[in-house]
Amino acid sequence: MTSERTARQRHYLMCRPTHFAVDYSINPWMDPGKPVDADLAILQWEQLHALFVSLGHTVELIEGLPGLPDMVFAANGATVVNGRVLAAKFRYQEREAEGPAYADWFRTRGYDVHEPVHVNEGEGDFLVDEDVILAGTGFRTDPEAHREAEKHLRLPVVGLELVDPRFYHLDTALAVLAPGEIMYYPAAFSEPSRQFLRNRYPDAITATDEDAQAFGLNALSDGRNVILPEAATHLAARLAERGFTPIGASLSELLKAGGSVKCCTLEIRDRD
Ligand SMILES: CN(C)C(=N)NCCC[C@H](N)C(=O)O
Repeated sequence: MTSERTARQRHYLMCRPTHFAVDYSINPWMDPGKPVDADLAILQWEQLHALFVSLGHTVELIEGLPGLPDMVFAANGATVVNGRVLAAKFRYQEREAEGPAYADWFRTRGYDVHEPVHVNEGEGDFLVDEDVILAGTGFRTDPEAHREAEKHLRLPVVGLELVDPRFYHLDTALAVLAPGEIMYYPAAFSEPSRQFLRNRYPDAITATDEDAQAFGLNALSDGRNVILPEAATHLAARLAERGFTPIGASLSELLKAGGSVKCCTLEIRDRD
């Protein structure tokens, strides 16, 4: 079964957590009173980076800026489809300066960057499934940003409503595994969104509460290898049954800010 799955080499952008800390709280996972091991955060991130490289992916780096402890979560920095970049515009003032920092990185490298009018937190809420963008709303990204993404990124956008504050970004509740194949946590979505997902993806893997709580859906697939938090053991077993190769990663320190594997990784989809 495994041999039927084909990995496609990806182009990723990551940000070393040099300035990582949990100094404020903008999601239920963040408790500034709880200790964070900053050195361990860097080590765990370096292991994730090394893993991507060992799998043959191209990983570029953006320099983290002092005063922006969440900048390590590169997935929030933009959305890139076919060489077009929709810059991010953050919901909270604490992360506001990250939007221009990521936009400048792309502009400097010659990408066509669209400055957004509405709040969107990049790939935190925009997940590309081949020819459609699944777009979250409810906590961070404005529904109006979905239309903006459709226009600039030139793909149809389907809105999905998130209802559980623990799963405040779409990529904490759903992961695209391969074209037309996803895994998700139904309880994170409103009933109409659940119905949409059931209809469009009848064979999807659904996550247990335990897996979702372990951030198991904050996973990254290259079509064959699926990197996910190591504590999401049920999901790993389901993935293996479907012929994927699950690879567990430990990102305990970044989880204290409400992020994991996918959050650390922005996919750069270059022009076809
Ligand atoms: C799925 N992605 C990208 C994320 N969930 N990102 C993590 C963001 C964490 C940050 N403290 C925040 O609350 O914005």
